[in-house]
Amino acid sequence: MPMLADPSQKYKGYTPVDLPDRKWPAQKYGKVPIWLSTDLRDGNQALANPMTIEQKTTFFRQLVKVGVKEIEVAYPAASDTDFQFVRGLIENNEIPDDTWIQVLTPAREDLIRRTIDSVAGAKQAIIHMYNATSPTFREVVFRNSKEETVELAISHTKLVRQLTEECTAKHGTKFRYEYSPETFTQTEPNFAIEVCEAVKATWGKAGPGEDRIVFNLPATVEIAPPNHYADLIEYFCRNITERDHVIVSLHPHNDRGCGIAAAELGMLAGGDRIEGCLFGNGERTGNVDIVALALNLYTQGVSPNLDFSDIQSVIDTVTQCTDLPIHPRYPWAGDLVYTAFSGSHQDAIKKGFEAQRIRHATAAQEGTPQYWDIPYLPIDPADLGQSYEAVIRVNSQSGKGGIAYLVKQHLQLDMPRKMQVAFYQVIQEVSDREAREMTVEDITNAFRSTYHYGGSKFAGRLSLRNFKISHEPGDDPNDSGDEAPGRRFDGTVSVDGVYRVVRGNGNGPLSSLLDALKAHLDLDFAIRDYTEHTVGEGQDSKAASYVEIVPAGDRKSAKSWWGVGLDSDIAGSGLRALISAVNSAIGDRTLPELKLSVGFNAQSGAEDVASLVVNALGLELPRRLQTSFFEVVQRAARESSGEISYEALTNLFKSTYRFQSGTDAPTATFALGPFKLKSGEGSKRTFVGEVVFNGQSKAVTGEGNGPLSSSLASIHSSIEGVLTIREYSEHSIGEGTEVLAASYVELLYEIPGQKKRSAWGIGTDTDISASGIKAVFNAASSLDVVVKA
Ligand SMILES: CC(=O)SCCNC(=O)CCNC(=O)[C@H](O)C(C)(C)COP(=O)(O)OP(=O)(O)OC[C@H]1O[C@@H](n2cnc3c(N)ncnc32)[C@H](O)[C@@H]1OP(=O)(O)O
Ligand SMILES: CC(C)C(=O)C(=O)O
Repeated sequence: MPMLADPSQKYKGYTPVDLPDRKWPAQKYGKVPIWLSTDLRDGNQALANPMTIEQKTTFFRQLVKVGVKEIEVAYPAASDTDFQFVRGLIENNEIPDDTWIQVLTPAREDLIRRTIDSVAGAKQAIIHMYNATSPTFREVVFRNSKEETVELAISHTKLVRQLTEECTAKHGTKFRYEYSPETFTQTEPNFAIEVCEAVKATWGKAGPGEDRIVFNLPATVEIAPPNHYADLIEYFCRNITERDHVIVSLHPHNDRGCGIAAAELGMLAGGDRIEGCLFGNGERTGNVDIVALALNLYTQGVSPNLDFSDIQSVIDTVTQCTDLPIHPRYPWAGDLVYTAFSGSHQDAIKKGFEAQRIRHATAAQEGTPQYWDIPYLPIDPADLGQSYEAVIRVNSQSGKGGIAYLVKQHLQLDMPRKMQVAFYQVIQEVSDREAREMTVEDITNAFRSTYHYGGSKFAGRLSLRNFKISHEPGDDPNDSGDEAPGRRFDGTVSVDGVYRVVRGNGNGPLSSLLDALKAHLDLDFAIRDYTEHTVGEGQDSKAASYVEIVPAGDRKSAKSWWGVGLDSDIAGSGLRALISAVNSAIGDRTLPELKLSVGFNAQSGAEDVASLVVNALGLELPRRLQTSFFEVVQRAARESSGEISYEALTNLFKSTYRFQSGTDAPTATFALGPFKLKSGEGSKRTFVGEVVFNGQSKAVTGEGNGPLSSSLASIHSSIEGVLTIREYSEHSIGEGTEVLAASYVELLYEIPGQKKRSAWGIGTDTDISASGIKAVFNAASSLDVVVKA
């Protein structure tokens, strides 16, 4: 049958309470109730497959762990399982001393007897008896008058009193009594009070404190808005006698979806205790949810005296024991409740975290509270043992802020705003095209491949091998160079797998690299934006740089490319960021090849020759050595009418520097025999070894501030004049276990009465000291050193 046009002909509305001077709306929210979990009774009785003893035991332990002190553990007369479960709790000493178990029974003698038998021997227990009191139940279910309804409650309360006293006498169990006028919210308010007064009088033992009788006032079925429940509770609290001998317990169900509101308003109206279930299990739409109530209090700055620090373990226990899932949107516990997909939410959350970090730092300094105030996140997920992982998830509804948040969380990179916009378009395009959520991995991988960031897997066509930034002396001859305005970039860039030695000048490192790229690779860009920040702290901190480039001469270009770089050195991070941006800009554009023609008026320079050496031999020559070798090449080219092949050039290099990778130089004046380096104080070293002087082996020793100076000192006693180290540099060749050290030494030879001379030596070895020492001997061999007779 379809819905009715006039439902008033079918459904009667509730009868409001006549309470014009109601006080509850003006009360302050924040009173912490006594919590009674009825998961193992009201929750359990509503399950298709009620819990087994094992499941109930697991659940009971979880409730104890959370800190619930009153637990309705069973309806023991219902089944042997429930009865045995209660016995097991008692006999296995599962119940902590400060915890009360509670058991439910209807007002029937046989069932009351079995119920009390179930708890015999417990340290303490609450017997909970109920009978429905509303007109429909009186008339239809029990076919009882009001008097008979009161009499049912009185006579069975009398029985409960008698049996509990007998049990106390026999087993020492301490009892409290709870009575529920079931269907309270549909019962005439005065009649509910009349029944409870009669029960209190019959029980006869209600007193203050722990002796209070519990009157549980259930919204057995939620039939009215929560203000009605609050009115009923306030009316009851005002009119029940000896209010201080009574605990008013609230038992809201959630048929209209207002269970939480009813409980909270009921507390304002005078409630002392709340009966509910974790995540609101129970008949039909369930009992009120204790987790939500507790966390509602918590987020108002009130400790609920329940601990959900590990909410996931609570979720796991409840779902495993009840076999019911928790909806992803469920308050405080659902999978999606700490997650924002939409752009404006993510943006606000990201800004909120940034602002909060600063606010908390100030508060920490001032010793004031570090308040949580994050847009769209009413609780800190960390308080519930949750990570921030899921706070922001990205799909086609997301914006730049959320994506930037994830990049920051996972790569520690704080992109500048304009770069966020650019990267957002990358992600948006994929997300739209694939119509799916973008995982953190999708986003970080897209970031790495877009910006050629984070390892060789993501490397672009260009990558920076090594570099040196030096001051470019100005025109002023008195200028020492220290304050000079210019910088010079010297470095090796891998271009499509081929090393290119490039050099450029500019006002700073970035402009000098731009100059080098223009000169050597015909790439002409300008920098439009640059920012940087540190990543990490202390010794391990690094610099992250972000560069936006545009075509040179077009600062207003609509098209621009971003790049990112990370390095322990600030200049290095900027240069890497620039190379990253250039990689995006060049796409698959053809780049000028490495060509060589060294003849008269030829185009190739020292860098091109050096590029060839680095590609053929892996040697990244220092700049002054490049210049020096270039002169050698030019001389050789002159002799071969301006032309020199790659192979001839490689051979020329090898013969000039007697270079043979990994082994000693062949025909050397000073051949290095076996040697040892002994450590002294600080960096002091003693070189002890054998040196072959013009074919004659000799044992030598020398002391110095390091390996090179000590090896040099070892030959000084055997030669005329003085050798000094003018320049030294080194780098590695290859990777992993194959790695070699390459060293370059320029020696200066001074002999009285003669012109000073200098020469370069190169050494390679698996050991860095050995490669340096080889370079020293190699350089010495290139000089016409006079060996003493
Ligand atoms: C709102 C609530 O959640 S109340 C708690 C509800 N929980 C449960 O019912 C779970 C456990 N219940 C059971 O296992 C069974 O119902 C039992 C063992 C208690 C009783 O089983 P049965 O004797 O077969 O009776 P049945 O289940 O049909 O109960 C209905 C009878 O109990 C009476 N009854 C119902 N509630 C009460 C009560 N609170 N006090 C006294 N009698 C009651 C009914 O009037 C009816 O009596 P009738 O047979 O004379 O007409
Ligand atoms: C037994 C009573 C308290 C009950 O569960 C209810 O009314 O919902």
